[in-house]
Amino acid sequence: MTQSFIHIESPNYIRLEDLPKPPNWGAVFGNDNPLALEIGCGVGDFMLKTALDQPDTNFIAIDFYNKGCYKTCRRMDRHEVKNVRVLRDEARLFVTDRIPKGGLSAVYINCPDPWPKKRHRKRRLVNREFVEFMMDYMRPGADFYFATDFDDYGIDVAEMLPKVSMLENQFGSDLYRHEFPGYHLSKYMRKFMAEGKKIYFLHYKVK
Ligand SMILES: C[S@@+](CC[C@H](N)C(=O)[O-])C[C@H]1O[C@@H](n2cnc3c(N)ncnc32)[C@H](O)[C@@H]1O
Repeated sequence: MTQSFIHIESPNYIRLEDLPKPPNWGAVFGNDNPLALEIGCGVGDFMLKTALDQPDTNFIAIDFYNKGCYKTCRRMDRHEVKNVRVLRDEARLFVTDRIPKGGLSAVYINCPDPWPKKRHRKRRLVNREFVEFMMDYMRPGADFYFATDFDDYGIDVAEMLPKVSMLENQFGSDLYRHEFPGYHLSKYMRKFMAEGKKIYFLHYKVK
C-alpha cells in the first residue's frame, strides 16, 4: 500500500531543504531560549502539552512520518503555539547535521518503534551507542526522557542507561517507574494503557 504524501503548509513546519547546516536556532525561534528535541513526535499530542507547559523553551519535534508531521503542525497551528518547530527527518541524521554540539537542554523519546522480533532488535533507535552519540549534543544538566510500553525495550534501556557514565538517574535507585506525575501521556502511551499495559518511564540528567 502506498501512502499519499501530504503537503505541509504551516508556519511551524520547516522543510529540511530550507534549513542551513548547521542552523541558527536562535534566528529560527527569534530568541535564545533553551533548545529541546522530541524524537518521533507521532501526532504531536505530547509535544503540544509539553510546549504549552514550558513557553520559555524552544522545542524541535521530528518524525520521519509525513502524516505525523502534518498532524503535529495542525495541532500547533490550532493552538497558536509559538515555541515548536516540526521537521521531517531521521533522528540520527537530523542530530548530526542540525544540532550544535552541547546544544540541547532536553531530549524526549516516547514509545519508539519496539521492533519486537528478536532478529529486528538491532533496528531499535535507543541503545547504548545512540545514547552515547546523543551525549555530545546535550549540555550539562540536560534531561533525557525515555518511555515505552514494551517490557523488553523498557528493561533493556533501563539496564543500559546506568552504564553511561555521563548520565545520572533522576529516579534514585529505581531503574524505571510506571508512573511519572507531571510527564504528559502521548497517544501511544494512552493506547497501551487502555490495553492494560504498563509504561516504563526513565528520566536521567547529563552530569
Ligand atoms: C510508535 S510511534 C510513537 C509516536 C509518539 N511518540 C507517541 O508516543 O504517541 C513511533 C514514531 O517514531 C517515529 N520514528 C521512529 N524511528 C524514527 C527515527 N529514527 N527518526 C525519526 N522518527 C522516527 C515513527 O515514524 C513514529 O511516528
